[in-house]
Amino acid sequence: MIKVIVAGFRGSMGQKTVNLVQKTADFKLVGVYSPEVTDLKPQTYGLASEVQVFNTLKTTPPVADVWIDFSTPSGVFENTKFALQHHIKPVVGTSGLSDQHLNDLKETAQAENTAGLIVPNFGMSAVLLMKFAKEAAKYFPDVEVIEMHHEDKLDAPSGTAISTAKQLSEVRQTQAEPEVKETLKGARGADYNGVHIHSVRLPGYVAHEQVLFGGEGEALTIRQDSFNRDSFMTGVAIAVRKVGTLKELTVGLENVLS
Ligand SMILES: NC(=O)C1=CN([C@@H]2O[C@H](COP(=O)(O)OP(=O)(O)OC[C@H]3O[C@@H](n4cnc5c(N)ncnc54)[C@H](OP(=O)(O)O)[C@@H]3O)[C@@H](O)[C@H]2O)C=CC1
Ligand SMILES: O=C(O)C1=N[C@H](C(=O)O)C[C@H](O)C1
Repeated sequence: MIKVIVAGFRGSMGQKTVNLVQKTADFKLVGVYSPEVTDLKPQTYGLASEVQVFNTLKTTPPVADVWIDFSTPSGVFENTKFALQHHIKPVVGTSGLSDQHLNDLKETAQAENTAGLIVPNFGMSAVLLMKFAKEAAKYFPDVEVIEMHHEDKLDAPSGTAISTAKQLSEVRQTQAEPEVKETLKGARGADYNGVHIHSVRLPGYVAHEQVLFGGEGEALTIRQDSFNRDSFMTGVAIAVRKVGTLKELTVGLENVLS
């Protein structure tokens, strides 16, 4: 039995994750965390009486194997650190961790001898998009990313877009860009190591990304679409089952796919 805590349990992804844990025979929900809740009775949230509801990190969490985090960009760093310090393996879906945060967490993971998995995107389509885009960038170094999300998304660009740009810049040869005068600030989007990222926020959208490559007289577009949040749950279940096989804090679902 894998004992699980869900952080951000009342959110869109948190609720899906609680359902997943409850209906999976070898997973057991032992705790849920949100600093926003004031009522700590599990029954209030339709949870079994043995599930510990907590709203502060100044507490001892229930004994658990895995901490699944779908919280907020402002809370994820402290949450992940807390999990590692209590030897609970984090499986982090929340976006917004900076490179500096990531390095700090890797050091904590090493010091606490506790592994974990940071997953920019649990969707198989997104994992494959990043893999294919990385391959294409060897041949098409001119590339831009457009990510499109629901209007409630708190951060921009998306974690997936940053992860895509990071992987592209590992393989592509940097292109010299002409100096462009932006007549409207932001027209060329964000810039991650020369990869421009454009963020769209609209009602009706869930999570989508396009990687556009341009070459001499030709173009290649790779696109993925997450039409609903259930699409992420297969990846979450895999991560929870496989995080125990990791030796360190690792980034990317591809590292636990066989
Ligand atoms: N990796 C992936 O595949 C995916 C990642 N995500 C990411 O997951 C995160 C959550 O997304 P989503 O569920 O849509 O967001 P929501 O806003 O629906 O949910 C976030 C929840 O976190 C709670 N919360 C606020 N602060 C904290 C904190 N410090 N610790 C724990 N919980 C907290 C909120 O409580 P309250 O409601 O009371 O304010 C809220 O219920 C985002 O960063 C998003 O980008 C989303 C989809 C897929
Ligand atoms: O906020 C979301 O919805 C999503 N966030 C993640 C991100 O920032 O990339 C993953 C997915 O795109 C959905």
